[in-house]
Amino acid sequence: MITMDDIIREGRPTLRKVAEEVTFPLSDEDKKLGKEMMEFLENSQDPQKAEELQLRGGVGLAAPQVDVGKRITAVLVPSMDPDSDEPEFKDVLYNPKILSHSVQQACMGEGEGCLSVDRDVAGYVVRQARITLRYYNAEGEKKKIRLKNYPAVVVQHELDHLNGVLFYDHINEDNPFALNEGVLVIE
Ligand SMILES: O=C(O)C[C@@H](Cc1ccccc1)[C@H](O)SCc1ccccc1
Ligand code: NI
Repeated sequence: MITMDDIIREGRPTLRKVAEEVTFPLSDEDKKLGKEMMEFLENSQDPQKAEELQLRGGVGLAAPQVDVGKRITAVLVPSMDPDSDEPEFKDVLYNPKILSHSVQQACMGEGEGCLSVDRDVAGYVVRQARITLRYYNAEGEKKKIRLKNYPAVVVQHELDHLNGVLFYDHINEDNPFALNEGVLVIE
């Protein structure tokens, strides 16, 4: 089971490397890793388990964050509707790729954090507002989906991890809260 001890922090080289594509059919190892990464997210979003296991809440986790240089990421974005049990987006993505995106950009009004960054870095992380994503799921099925708003931000944060990019790389150093015209601020 993955815990915070398994999550490497900034300074570790794997976080700054471009991860390798996985091959199909998926090895048992790659399938097991995907399952464990999703289990981590589920545990981290369960108040009792998160407390027991001392987990930071997470809506995404990429393989490089557990020191595995492979293009695998788990995403679990809970529904914004507190009465709904259905997540807004949940899947383990193998070899994910953004095929196209909107001209419009977006950022989280509260900025971003990262399980591999043990400090607050303030500032807007400007990303694509809408994306068309292609990936393979654990069964090797090719998926092509469109995402917008928070799920789109989370997936772009995770895909950055597969390319050795951390969220604060996107923050404008001179003015962390500078925003161009038309950037959608997601609250
Ligand atoms: O480090 C990671 O990749 C997981 C991040 C993903 C993320 C953070 C901010 C914006 C988009 C994606 C963690 O989920 S950070 C902790 C967190 C938990 C719940 C909501 C927002 C951030
Ligand atoms: Ni992160």
